[in-house]
Amino acid sequence: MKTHALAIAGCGKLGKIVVEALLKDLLPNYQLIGTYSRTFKKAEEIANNIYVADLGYTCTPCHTLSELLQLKPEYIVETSSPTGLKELALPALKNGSNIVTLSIGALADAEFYKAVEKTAFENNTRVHLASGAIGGFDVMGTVALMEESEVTFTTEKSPNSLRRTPVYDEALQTEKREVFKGDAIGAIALFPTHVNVSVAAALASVGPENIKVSINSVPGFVGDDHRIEVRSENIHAVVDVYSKNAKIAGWSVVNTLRNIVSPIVF
Ligand SMILES: NC(=O)C1=CN([C@@H]2O[C@H](COP(=O)(O)OP(=O)(O)OC[C@H]3O[C@@H](n4cnc5c(N)ncnc54)[C@H](O)[C@@H]3O)[C@@H](O)[C@H]2O)C=CC1
Ligand SMILES: O=C([O-])CC(=O)C(=O)O
Repeated sequence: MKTHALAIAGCGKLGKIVVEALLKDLLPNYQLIGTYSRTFKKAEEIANNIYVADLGYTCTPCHTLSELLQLKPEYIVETSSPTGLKELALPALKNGSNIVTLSIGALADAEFYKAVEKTAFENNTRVHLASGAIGGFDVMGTVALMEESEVTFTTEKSPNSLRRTPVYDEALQTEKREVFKGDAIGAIALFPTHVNVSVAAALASVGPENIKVSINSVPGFVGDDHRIEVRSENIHAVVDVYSKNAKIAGWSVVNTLRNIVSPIVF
């Protein structure tokens, strides 16, 4: 069986799910050869998990991104932040590494998107956008090709998940409120790490400046509900995903990695 050298950049909650999948033997075509995170200790912890599991190879924790790239991973799972993706994407693609990312919000920047596309093309590498906390990119892309459509993205979140964002005030604990209405560019600018999904849905369909985004704070709500609705002359499609927590996003990376090497591809 061909094995692919894998690395993780951003060793937090979701990156760790990929390690969980590796240790459960759900990614038999991959070897995790390197880890990198802003806090070195987190990269070291994951590398140590691989050492303890005695998988017959070693994983190197790295202090810098360039150290990670020197390991020449074929795939880099990027689970750091949209800023992290901006730092990593071009050097990684030039290095011959493909990227699987959840920090899709970074790609709302049209100039960055174009640079990523060009660099990937020139270096025969690819960027895979994991479905994260949503799904249905296939139907969104298909309808966008077929005919003109209108795409709305409506999210319900708990007020607590909006703490430390500019829209938060204590009244949100008791009062339901639409805290953002606009396009995906405005949404990710206001919530730089919370609405990657709105940018992902937009990129799969009508583009970040054309999708209609509404973010709503609901008192007592646990988790997130993302509802994407595509309407066109012939189609009405609804993708509605409720998730109690963000685990689904980590598992979507595992699903993407499996799909990359599968002879039968979804
Ligand atoms: N597309 C989707 O559906 C979803 C995407 N996300 C995104 O996934 C990513 C990972 O999320 P979590 O694991 O929950 O976050 P986390 O905060 O638990 O872990 C991120 C880790 O990356 C490190 N990090 C952050 N910026 C970095 C940088 N510039 N360079 C190196 N390391 C850096 C942090 O120190 C932390 O250890 C984030 O970008 C988040 O916005 C999260 C949930 C859903
Ligand atoms: O709200 C969610 O589950 C999705 C999320 O964090 C993101 O898209 O960045």
